[in-house]
Amino acid sequence: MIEVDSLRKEYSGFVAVEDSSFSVEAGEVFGIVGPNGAGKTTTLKMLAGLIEPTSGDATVAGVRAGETEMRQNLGWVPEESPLYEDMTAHSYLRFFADLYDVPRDLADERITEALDRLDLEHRERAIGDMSKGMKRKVAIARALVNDPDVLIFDEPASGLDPLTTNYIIEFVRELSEEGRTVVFSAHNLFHVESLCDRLVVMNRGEIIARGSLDEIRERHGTTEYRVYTDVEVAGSVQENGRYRRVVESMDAVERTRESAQAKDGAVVDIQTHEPSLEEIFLEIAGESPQEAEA
Ligand SMILES: Nc1ncnc2c1ncn2[C@@H]1O[C@H](COP(=O)(O)OP(=O)(O)OP(=O)(O)O)[C@@H](O)[C@H]1O
Repeated sequence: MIEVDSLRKEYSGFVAVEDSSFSVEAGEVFGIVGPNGAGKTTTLKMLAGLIEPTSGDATVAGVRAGETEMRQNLGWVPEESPLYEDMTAHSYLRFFADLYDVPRDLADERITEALDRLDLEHRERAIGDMSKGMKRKVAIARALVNDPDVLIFDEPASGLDPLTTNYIIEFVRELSEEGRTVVFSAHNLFHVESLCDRLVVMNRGEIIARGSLDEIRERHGTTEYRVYTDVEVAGSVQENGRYRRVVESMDAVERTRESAQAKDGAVVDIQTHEPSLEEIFLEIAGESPQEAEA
């Protein structure tokens, strides 16, 4: 559905995005993850056709980013949406539906459905008097007035309270379950773990890891085994009346068992610790892009 080929963006000599390539399948939720300044927004804006790449290509359903046909099929939710503060949500959304030539009856139907699903309260208020979470919901409803197949969200949950965040994350999941393709950026990795099928990790303009969460874990994360014994073995520390040794392979678990048995002891518990995306990210962010992608 989306093909990104060697995208690069330079601002007066500063390279914000370098040689970025990835593809997103139809119906997939795809995450772009990385710290502040990694190049996530720049990438999404090039995908949405809002800024021109310095070089490289992005296509959505075979149409080059930025072309009218592609915009008709795209919903874009920026991190900070400048909304018309004096309008009510309904009149604002109707205004956007008109821009997309959506017939009035259909527009009203879509707007009411989107605002109902997003559970927007006080929708008769002027947008300027709404809370940040309510404004974000209006911005999301705006991205849906043209009933697009592809939705791009820049930091959909940034700056929102946990309840509204959960609501919006669940809503994004529903949009994908309806068959829409969703690309979103995040620096809060918790949302990524719970939401996306595949992702790229960016740092300083470059992609440093890619794949499903499991693939990234397998490639970059190390499963830890916490082996508890009732006697002290080499490398163990005492913890609540027993001994804990942390190892990284089943062979080492076996060796710990043998060491315990040699002292007439036994393994009393084994716990597995899978690294979180956050832990993996911190590890690979310290490597060079070539090392991390290898
Ligand atoms: N219009 C611009 N002119 C000059 N530099 C820019 C411009 N837009 C972005 N940059 C720079 O490009 C780099 C990437 O910015 P970008 O906004 O894409 O990062 P990001 O990953 O989205 O970060 P954040 O999470 O903070 O939004 C940053 O160093 C930023 O300062």
